Amino acid sequence: MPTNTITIFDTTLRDGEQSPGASMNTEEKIQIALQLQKLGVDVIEAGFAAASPGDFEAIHRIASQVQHSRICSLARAVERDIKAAGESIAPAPLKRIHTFIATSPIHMEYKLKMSPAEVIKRATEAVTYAKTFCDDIEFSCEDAGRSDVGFMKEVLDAVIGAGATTLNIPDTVGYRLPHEMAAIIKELYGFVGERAVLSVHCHNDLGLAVANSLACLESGARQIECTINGLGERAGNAALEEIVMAIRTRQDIFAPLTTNINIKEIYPTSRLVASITGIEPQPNKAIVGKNAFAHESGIHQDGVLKHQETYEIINAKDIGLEKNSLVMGKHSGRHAFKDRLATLGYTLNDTELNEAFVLFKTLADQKKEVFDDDIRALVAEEITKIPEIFELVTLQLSDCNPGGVPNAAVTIRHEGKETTDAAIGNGTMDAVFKVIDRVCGVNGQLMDYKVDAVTQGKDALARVVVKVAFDDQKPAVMGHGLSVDTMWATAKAYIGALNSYMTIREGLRMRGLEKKGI
Ligand SMILES: CC(=O)SCCNC(=O)CCNC(=O)[C@H](O)C(C)(C)COP(=O)(O)OP(=O)(O)OC[C@H]1O[C@@H](n2cnc3c(N)ncnc32)[C@H](O)[C@@H]1OP(=O)(O)O
Ligand SMILES: CC(C)C(=O)C(=O)O
Repeated sequence: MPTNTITIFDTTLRDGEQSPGASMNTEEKIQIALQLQKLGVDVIEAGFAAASPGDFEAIHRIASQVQHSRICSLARAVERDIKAAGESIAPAPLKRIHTFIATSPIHMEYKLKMSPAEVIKRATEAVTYAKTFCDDIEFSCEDAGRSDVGFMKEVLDAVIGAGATTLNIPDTVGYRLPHEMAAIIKELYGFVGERAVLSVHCHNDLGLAVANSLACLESGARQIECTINGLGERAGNAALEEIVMAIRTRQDIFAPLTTNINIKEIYPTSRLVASITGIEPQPNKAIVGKNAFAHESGIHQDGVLKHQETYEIINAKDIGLEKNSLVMGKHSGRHAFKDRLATLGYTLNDTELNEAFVLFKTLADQKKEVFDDDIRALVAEEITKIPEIFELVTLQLSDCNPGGVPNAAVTIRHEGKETTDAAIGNGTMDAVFKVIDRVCGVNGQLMDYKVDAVTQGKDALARVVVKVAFDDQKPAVMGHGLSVDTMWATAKAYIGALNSYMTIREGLRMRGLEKKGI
């Protein structure tokens, strides 16, 4: 019976680095290798030593610093490559040489220009030579996915005889489907038995790398080759985080199989690799994508708040994320909104909550995501709300081109009646203030104007604060407006100031102070 612990062979630093644009310098590779060790990876393929002096140096330095993971270097079935690989891993306490040659008809005929017999000979010689550097030798039948299984048996038999300890079956071009990969491994396991460990290395050209790798476990594969974030040549390799979490989450299927991975280090490792390579996982990438533990829709948010497992099969904390997230957006509902308000330290009564929720939904219709600072601003607006004596209904602006005549048209509601008018001004803002003055029958003098963005992004909320002296009255009053549209926020702020002024004037009138000129 094969072992129950699946060897996790990480090739982020070799196949992962073959992703266009993912080249890493030596210091960065060392940082990643040390993190992979912390993650509990069994084998780290640190590079292809013969590729360049820089690759050799990086592998050598990783081999000197990593103590607990096995360090491996890749080599063609070529003496020069194997020598470089052997020398590069020499300082490692645990080492492996990985040598390969293609076994598919298309690769043998067109690329290698070798007969099948020559390939068997080269493979055997390569493993025999590699054995002079270390005991642990992996051999790969490159393009195994398109190779004849009968021929692979001949090759594998020969390399086992030469001392290969792990036999890797790569689906180099990501061609196979899960049931096909499983059948190939089943047949090879029946042939190889316990003479060597069977490994799979699946590419993602059809988006099946993880599914193909997992399908092979039942057939006897006991090593999976994979990369962090699924990096790798073309569409990438099987993603380590997906393999490991599938095995862990579906123990009902995979038990007693397990891995040595310390899953708490999954997310930190993913972030490190993304920041070093500059290649961010797509937002909806399983396990480590930005949205993997984020819920935006009200029904899901409500479910997760009531019982996390209603919509989550993995706890975000398990993989080293601080927590899942409820993203506030247009699909969010009252439960999530109330929960976020509580987190932000607000306790609103039911009426305030309902009014704030209406503002939130209006804003969410205009913005992709409503951030905490947007919510704070909304609540401030709700709490500091003054009576809407004048209410802005519509605002229309035209001609802000240089040389044009800026004009603004507004509709303002007052005591249930709507009035529409337009005015020109020395600028768009001046036109807005003038038309509001005209409709409301006041004369405002702008003393101060400030605008800032509440949050980042093109659709950020603009917060406008104005200070206006109406009808020559001192002191001036403040007004604020909040909108994704700066001019709407400006008009709201001005009308807010006017409403403040009207409220104060009404208060004075009621107390009989107005006549005394106060
Ligand atoms: C599926 C995989 O991911 S395989 C790994 C891919 N990784 C890399 O290629 C690593 C980076 N590669 C390199 O730096 C270079 O290709 C080197 C240094 C390895 C070789 O460079 P060069 O000697 O200039 O050869 P080049 O890359 O142009 O061509 C490859 C040669 O190796 C031969 N070859 C390819 N694979 C193998 C193999 N496994 N065993 C023996 N020979 C092989 C090819 O047939 C070709 O031989 P030819 O020159 O007689 O036609
Ligand atoms: C060298 C082998 C393992 C490889 O990367 C592949 O076939 O994809």
